[in-house]
Amino acid sequence: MKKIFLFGNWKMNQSLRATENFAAESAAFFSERPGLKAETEICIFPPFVLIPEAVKNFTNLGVTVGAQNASDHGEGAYTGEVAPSMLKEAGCRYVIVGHSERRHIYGESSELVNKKALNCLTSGLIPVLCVGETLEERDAGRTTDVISDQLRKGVKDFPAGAAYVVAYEPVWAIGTGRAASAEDAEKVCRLIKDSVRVPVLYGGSVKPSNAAELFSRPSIDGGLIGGASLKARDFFAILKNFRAAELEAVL
Ligand SMILES: O=C[C@H](O)COP(=O)(O)O
Repeated sequence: MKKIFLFGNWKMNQSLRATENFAAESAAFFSERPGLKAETEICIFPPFVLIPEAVKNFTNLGVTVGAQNASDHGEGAYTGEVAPSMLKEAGCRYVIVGHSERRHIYGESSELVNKKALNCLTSGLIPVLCVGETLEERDAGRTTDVISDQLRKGVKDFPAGAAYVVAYEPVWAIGTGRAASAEDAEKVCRLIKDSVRVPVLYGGSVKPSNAAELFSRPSIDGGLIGGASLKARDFFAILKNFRAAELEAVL
Protein backbone atom coordinates (compact mmCIF):
# COMPACT_ATOMS: atom_id res chain seq x y z
CA MET A 1 0.00 0.00 0.00
CA LYS A 2 1.41 3.36 -1.05
CA LYS A 3 1.62 6.07 1.61
CA ILE A 4 -0.25 9.13 0.39
CA PHE A 5 -0.91 12.68 1.54
CA LEU A 6 -4.49 13.88 1.28
CA PHE A 7 -4.42 17.62 1.88
CA GLY A 8 -7.56 19.74 1.71
CA ASN A 9 -7.16 23.49 1.20
CA TRP A 10 -10.45 25.13 2.11
CA LYS A 11 -9.19 28.52 0.87
CA MET A 12 -11.58 31.31 2.00
CA ASN A 13 -14.56 28.98 2.50
CA GLN A 14 -16.53 27.22 5.27
CA SER A 15 -17.85 28.33 8.69
CA LEU A 16 -17.94 27.07 12.28
CA ARG A 17 -21.03 25.00 11.47
CA ALA A 18 -19.50 23.63 8.25
CA THR A 19 -16.36 22.62 10.18
CA GLU A 20 -18.43 20.68 12.73
CA ASN A 21 -20.48 19.05 9.97
CA PHE A 22 -17.36 18.10 8.07
CA ALA A 23 -15.99 16.37 11.18
CA ALA A 24 -19.26 14.54 11.83
CA GLU A 25 -19.46 13.36 8.21
CA SER A 26 -15.81 12.29 8.31
CA ALA A 27 -16.42 10.24 11.46
CA ALA A 28 -19.44 8.54 9.84
CA PHE A 29 -17.52 7.89 6.60
CA PHE A 30 -14.59 6.24 8.37
CA SER A 31 -16.70 4.28 10.82
CA GLU A 32 -18.26 2.55 7.78
CA ARG A 33 -14.80 1.98 6.31
CA PRO A 34 -12.38 1.09 9.10
CA GLY A 35 -8.84 0.87 7.83
CA LEU A 36 -9.28 3.28 4.95
CA LYS A 37 -7.12 5.89 6.66
CA ALA A 38 -4.13 3.54 6.90
CA GLU A 39 -0.96 4.88 5.28
CA THR A 40 -2.66 8.21 4.64
CA GLU A 41 -1.61 11.58 6.07
CA ILE A 42 -4.76 13.68 6.06
CA CYS A 43 -4.61 17.42 6.71
CA ILE A 44 -7.24 20.12 6.42
CA PHE A 45 -6.20 23.75 5.90
CA PRO A 46 -9.07 25.96 7.07
CA PRO A 47 -9.08 29.77 7.15
CA PHE A 48 -7.20 31.07 10.23
CA VAL A 49 -10.31 31.75 12.34
CA LEU A 50 -11.55 28.17 11.95
CA ILE A 51 -8.25 26.56 13.01
CA PRO A 52 -9.18 26.14 16.72
CA GLU A 53 -12.56 24.62 15.79
CA ALA A 54 -10.87 22.31 13.29
CA VAL A 55 -8.24 21.20 15.82
CA LYS A 56 -10.98 20.54 18.38
CA ASN A 57 -13.08 18.47 15.96
CA PHE A 58 -10.49 16.69 13.83
CA THR A 59 -7.77 15.60 16.23
CA ASN A 60 -9.68 12.53 17.47
CA LEU A 61 -10.33 11.51 13.87
CA GLY A 62 -6.61 11.32 13.10
CA VAL A 63 -6.91 14.31 10.79
CA THR A 64 -4.27 17.00 11.23
CA VAL A 65 -4.78 20.72 10.70
CA GLY A 66 -2.66 23.22 8.80
CA ALA A 67 -2.69 26.92 7.91
CA GLN A 68 -2.95 28.44 4.45
CA ASN A 69 -0.35 31.12 5.08
CA ALA A 70 2.00 32.47 7.77
CA SER A 71 3.97 35.62 8.38
CA ASP A 72 7.62 35.99 7.47
CA HIS A 73 8.01 37.75 10.86
CA GLY A 74 7.85 36.64 14.46
CA GLU A 75 5.36 38.17 16.88
CA GLY A 76 5.31 41.96 16.89
CA ALA A 77 3.84 45.05 15.26
CA TYR A 78 2.69 43.49 11.97
CA THR A 79 -1.00 44.30 11.63
CA GLY A 80 -3.00 41.57 9.95
CA GLU A 81 -0.24 38.96 10.10
CA VAL A 82 -0.16 35.62 11.93
CA ALA A 83 3.16 34.31 13.25
CA PRO A 84 4.09 30.65 12.76
CA SER A 85 4.62 30.33 16.54
CA MET A 86 0.90 31.19 16.98
CA LEU A 87 -0.11 28.58 14.43
CA LYS A 88 2.02 26.01 16.19
CA GLU A 89 0.42 26.88 19.52
CA ALA A 90 -3.04 26.61 17.92
CA GLY A 91 -2.26 23.01 16.94
CA CYS A 92 -1.18 23.28 13.29
CA ARG A 93 1.27 20.82 11.81
CA TYR A 94 1.66 22.13 8.24
CA VAL A 95 1.58 25.56 6.59
CA ILE A 96 1.00 26.22 2.90
CA VAL A 97 3.47 28.76 1.51
CA GLY A 98 3.64 30.16 -2.00
CA HIS A 99 0.20 29.10 -3.17
CA SER A 100 -0.33 30.62 -6.63
CA GLU A 101 -3.26 32.65 -5.31
CA ARG A 102 -0.82 34.32 -2.88
CA ARG A 103 1.83 34.75 -5.58
CA HIS A 104 -0.53 36.13 -8.23
CA ILE A 105 -3.29 37.96 -6.32
CA TYR A 106 -1.14 39.26 -3.45
CA GLY A 107 2.15 39.61 -5.31
CA GLU A 108 4.22 37.30 -3.11
CA SER A 109 7.70 36.76 -4.54
CA SER A 110 9.72 33.57 -4.23
CA GLU A 111 11.99 35.45 -1.81
CA LEU A 112 9.06 36.24 0.50
CA VAL A 113 7.78 32.67 0.18
CA ASN A 114 11.23 31.44 1.23
CA LYS A 115 11.26 33.73 4.30
CA LYS A 116 7.84 32.42 5.32
CA ALA A 117 8.96 28.83 4.86
CA LEU A 118 12.12 29.37 6.92
CA ASN A 119 10.06 31.05 9.63
CA CYS A 120 7.71 28.04 9.72
CA LEU A 121 10.63 25.64 10.04
CA THR A 122 11.98 27.65 12.97
CA SER A 123 8.64 27.22 14.74
CA GLY A 124 8.56 23.48 14.14
CA LEU A 125 5.95 23.62 11.37
CA ILE A 126 6.18 21.73 8.09
CA PRO A 127 5.98 24.05 5.06
CA VAL A 128 4.02 22.89 2.03
CA LEU A 129 5.80 24.81 -0.70
CA CYS A 130 3.60 25.35 -3.76
CA VAL A 131 5.12 25.75 -7.20
CA GLY A 132 3.44 25.94 -10.58
CA GLU A 133 3.56 27.50 -14.01
CA THR A 134 0.92 29.69 -15.65
CA LEU A 135 -0.70 28.71 -18.94
CA GLU A 136 1.40 31.33 -20.73
CA GLU A 137 4.60 29.88 -19.29
CA ARG A 138 3.51 26.36 -20.19
CA ASP A 139 2.63 27.35 -23.76
CA ALA A 140 6.02 29.03 -24.08
CA GLY A 141 7.71 25.73 -23.08
CA ARG A 142 9.00 27.26 -19.82
CA THR A 143 7.47 24.85 -17.30
CA THR A 144 10.78 23.24 -16.27
CA ASP A 145 12.54 26.60 -15.87
CA VAL A 146 9.71 28.13 -13.85
CA ILE A 147 9.39 25.15 -11.51
CA SER A 148 13.16 24.84 -11.01
CA ASP A 149 13.43 28.55 -10.25
CA GLN A 150 10.51 28.60 -7.76
CA LEU A 151 11.86 25.48 -6.10
CA ARG A 152 15.46 26.69 -5.83
CA LYS A 153 14.42 30.05 -4.39
CA GLY A 154 11.73 28.53 -2.19
CA VAL A 155 14.04 26.13 -0.33
CA LYS A 156 17.06 28.45 -0.15
CA ASP A 157 18.90 28.13 3.20
CA PHE A 158 16.71 25.25 4.39
CA PRO A 159 18.71 23.31 7.01
CA ALA A 160 19.87 19.85 5.95
CA GLY A 161 17.18 17.29 6.70
CA ALA A 162 14.39 19.91 7.05
CA ALA A 163 10.92 18.36 6.90
CA TYR A 164 8.80 19.86 4.15
CA VAL A 165 6.49 18.95 1.30
CA VAL A 166 6.29 20.35 -2.23
CA ALA A 167 2.98 20.74 -4.05
CA TYR A 168 3.07 21.03 -7.83
CA GLU A 169 0.04 23.05 -8.82
CA PRO A 170 -0.11 24.18 -12.45
CA VAL A 171 -1.93 27.52 -12.24
CA TRP A 172 -4.08 26.72 -15.29
CA ALA A 173 -5.42 23.59 -13.58
CA ILE A 174 -6.53 25.25 -10.33
CA GLY A 175 -10.29 25.51 -9.99
CA THR A 176 -10.77 25.02 -13.73
CA GLY A 177 -11.95 21.41 -13.77
CA ARG A 178 -9.05 20.74 -16.14
CA ALA A 179 -6.41 18.71 -14.27
CA ALA A 180 -2.98 18.06 -15.76
CA SER A 181 -2.72 14.67 -17.40
CA ALA A 182 -1.19 12.05 -15.15
CA GLU A 183 1.78 11.85 -17.56
CA ASP A 184 2.45 15.59 -17.45
CA ALA A 185 1.98 15.81 -13.68
CA GLU A 186 4.30 12.83 -13.17
CA LYS A 187 7.00 14.42 -15.35
CA VAL A 188 7.06 17.64 -13.31
CA CYS A 189 6.76 15.84 -9.96
CA ARG A 190 9.70 13.61 -10.98
CA LEU A 191 11.77 16.68 -11.79
CA ILE A 192 10.98 18.08 -8.33
CA LYS A 193 11.61 14.80 -6.53
CA ASP A 194 14.95 14.30 -8.29
CA SER A 195 16.06 17.63 -6.92
CA VAL A 196 14.66 17.74 -3.37
CA ARG A 197 13.74 14.18 -2.32
CA VAL A 198 10.71 15.06 -0.20
CA PRO A 199 7.03 14.15 -0.65
CA VAL A 200 5.61 15.80 -3.77
CA LEU A 201 1.88 16.39 -4.16
CA TYR A 202 -0.12 17.31 -7.22
CA GLY A 203 -2.86 19.97 -7.02
CA GLY A 204 -5.27 21.35 -9.60
CA SER A 205 -8.79 20.02 -10.17
CA VAL A 206 -8.21 16.73 -8.34
CA LYS A 207 -11.53 14.94 -7.84
CA PRO A 208 -12.78 11.42 -7.08
CA SER A 209 -12.78 10.52 -10.80
CA ASN A 210 -9.14 11.39 -11.57
CA ALA A 211 -7.34 10.80 -8.26
CA ALA A 212 -6.55 7.13 -8.83
CA GLU A 213 -4.74 7.80 -12.09
CA LEU A 214 -2.76 10.71 -10.66
CA PHE A 215 -1.84 9.23 -7.27
CA SER A 216 -0.77 5.90 -8.75
CA ARG A 217 2.15 7.59 -10.52
CA PRO A 218 5.45 6.88 -8.77
CA SER A 219 6.46 10.52 -8.22
CA ILE A 220 3.07 11.76 -7.02
CA ASP A 221 2.65 11.24 -3.27
CA GLY A 222 -0.90 12.54 -3.02
CA GLY A 223 -2.84 15.72 -3.60
CA LEU A 224 -3.46 19.28 -2.44
CA ILE A 225 -7.16 19.55 -3.09
CA GLY A 226 -9.25 22.71 -3.21
CA GLY A 227 -12.88 22.54 -4.39
CA ALA A 228 -13.28 18.81 -3.79
CA SER A 229 -12.15 19.17 -0.16
CA LEU A 230 -15.13 21.27 0.91
CA LYS A 231 -17.50 18.32 1.38
CA ALA A 232 -16.24 15.39 3.46
CA ARG A 233 -17.92 12.85 1.18
CA ASP A 234 -16.22 14.21 -1.97
CA PHE A 235 -12.89 14.61 -0.24
CA PHE A 236 -12.79 11.09 1.15
CA ALA A 237 -14.19 9.60 -2.06
CA ILE A 238 -10.84 10.67 -3.53
CA LEU A 239 -9.08 8.39 -1.04
CA LYS A 240 -11.65 5.60 -1.41
CA ASN A 241 -11.36 5.55 -5.21
CA PHE A 242 -7.57 5.61 -5.10
CA ARG A 243 -7.39 2.70 -2.64
CA ALA A 244 -9.98 0.71 -4.63
CA ALA A 245 -7.95 1.14 -7.83
CA GLU A 246 -4.76 0.24 -5.98
CA LEU A 247 -6.35 -2.96 -4.72
CA GLU A 248 -7.72 -3.84 -8.13
CA ALA A 249 -4.27 -3.40 -9.65
CA VAL A 250 -2.78 -6.13 -7.46
CA LEU A 251 -5.64 -8.62 -7.91
O1 LIG B 1 -4.69 24.31 -3.03
C1 LIG B 1 -5.42 23.73 -3.84
C2 LIG B 1 -5.35 24.01 -5.23
O2 LIG B 1 -5.34 25.37 -5.52
C3 LIG B 1 -6.29 23.21 -6.09
O3 LIG B 1 -7.60 23.74 -6.11
P1 LIG B 1 -8.73 22.93 -6.91
O4 LIG B 1 -8.69 21.53 -6.42
O5 LIG B 1 -10.01 23.64 -6.56
O6 LIG B 1 -8.38 23.03 -8.36
